[in-house]
Amino acid sequence: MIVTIDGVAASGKSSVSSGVAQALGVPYVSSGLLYRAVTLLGLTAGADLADASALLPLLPGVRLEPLASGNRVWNADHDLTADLHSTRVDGGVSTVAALPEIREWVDAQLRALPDPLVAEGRDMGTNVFPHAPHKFYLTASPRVRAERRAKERPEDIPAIEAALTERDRLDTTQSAPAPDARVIDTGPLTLQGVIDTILADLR
Ligand SMILES: Nc1ncnc2c1ncn2[C@@H]1O[C@H](COP(=O)(O)OP(=O)(O)OP(=O)(O)O)[C@@H](O)[C@H]1O
Ligand SMILES: Nc1ccn([C@H]2C[C@H](O)[C@@H](COP(=O)(O)O)O2)c(=O)n1
Repeated sequence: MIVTIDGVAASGKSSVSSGVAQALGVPYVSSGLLYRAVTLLGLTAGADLADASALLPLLPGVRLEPLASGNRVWNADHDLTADLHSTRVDGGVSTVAALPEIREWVDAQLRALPDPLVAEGRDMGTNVFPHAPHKFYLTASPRVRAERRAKERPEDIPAIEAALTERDRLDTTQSAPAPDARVIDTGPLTLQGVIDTILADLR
């Protein structure tokens, strides 16, 4: 069984997916981490982030480890995970995610994972796992998302809100909810409340 949890930036996708996956006793996979890993490797190599032919040669050693407690991304034996949520990576990742060749590479990594799993991202329900029987889409206003993220980042709330709104705009193409997804406004809910809503729906 595959459960897809898509949504806008910082809507709670990875926290909610981790909670749902742990309750179900299955792994979860955070597809955004793969786009972030490509971006980090591109930035480190000084590559043009809009040029797929400069990025693809950097990827043969990249591997996603879908642990239930939290995903890790490796480049050969180097753990990239701690460096994937920087403001610098946030600023470049939408450029990388717009490249069809990189999207194909990410999709292939995800489809190679064994069922069952919870998959989160932008296009899990529409493109990567369109036949998944359970699909959810998380939203919240930019202000609510910025207030949550401000607890994890040094920037102030207006700066985070502006960056999130810009990333929503750049990611619009691949971020539409699947027609058969249940849309959940997480604004009025606690994290556990969102997890419980999804688990109740699955039951
Ligand atoms: N319903 C909620 N109530 C309060 N805080 C929440 C809720 N959902 C998520 N959070 C918090 O919001 C922050 C962002 O959540 P998370 O990183 O899971 O979002 P995301 O959609 O995976 O982000 P990104 O798109 O950047 O990968 C975290 O600090 C998380 O604990
Ligand atoms: N399925 C996906 C997952 C992610 N992206 C892009 C869009 C985001 O800006 C970026 C980082 O994702 P996040 O960590 O915010 O979930 O990766 C995508 O295009 N498709």
